[in-house]
Amino acid sequence: MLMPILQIHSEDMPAYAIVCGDPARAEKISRKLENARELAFSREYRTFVGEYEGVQMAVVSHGVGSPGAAVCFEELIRAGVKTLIRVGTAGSYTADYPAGSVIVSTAAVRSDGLTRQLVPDGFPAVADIDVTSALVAAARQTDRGISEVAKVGVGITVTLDAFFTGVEEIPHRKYKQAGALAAEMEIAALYIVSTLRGARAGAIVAIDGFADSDLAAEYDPHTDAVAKAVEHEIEAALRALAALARQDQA
Ligand SMILES: O=P(O)(O)O[C@H]1O[C@H](CO)[C@@H](O)[C@H]1O
Ligand SMILES: O=c1cc[nH]c(=O)[nH]1
Repeated sequence: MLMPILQIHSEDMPAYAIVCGDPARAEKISRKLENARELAFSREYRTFVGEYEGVQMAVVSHGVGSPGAAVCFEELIRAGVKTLIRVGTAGSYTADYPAGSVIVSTAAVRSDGLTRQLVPDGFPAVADIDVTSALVAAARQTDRGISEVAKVGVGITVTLDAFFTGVEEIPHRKYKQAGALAAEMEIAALYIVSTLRGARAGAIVAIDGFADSDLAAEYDPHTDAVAKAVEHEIEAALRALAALARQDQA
């Protein structure tokens, strides 16, 4: 069956997928797969399939923001994907995790508009526990080339719609005070869509600065520290998916 927006056929889709915002990051991840091939590049959605440690998996970009990303997650799950890991970037709320760190998201604050149109207020956006455990274990391993400089945090992230500030205050302060570790723009959508459609999901983000700084002046995700953290999270996600597939087969 053809998925009308991603332009992929369900017959080509494996059960495991890595998703990320940037089509260029999807291409970078696909280079780590064996027998990688591109299935489609439709709108912001670029889809590759290949193998990692013998496990068939897809790598798909979902663009920036929850509404567009949710379309991607919905079609991937409809096409047969059962386990999804987001490999993203985020701004930190704490000096404990500066640029170059990585954070595994255990749950996401639903400070977005999309999920309000799917589930009631108060319904939690939570990661799957097995996916999260596999991600944490893989991210903490520092052998086999994974960067030893990245600090690995585990905790709650915030999903926002706004990136640059307007005249309203973006609600960073209260979520930071409540203990959230970082903010980004799609994890809540991933967790809610996965819960609704019976798939399991997790997420890991590379920290590229502070979420509550003046992003119009300071945002720079193109530093060496961020590149190393992205490399770290990609390796962790690939290993976690392969480990989950082995657990599923056992
Ligand atoms: O690097 P990605 O995966 O796109 O994630 C983050 O970066 C984008 C903002 O620049 C948003 O999509 C945000 O969630
Ligand atoms: O949404 C995002 C993504 C990266 N960095 C941020 O500060 N915010």
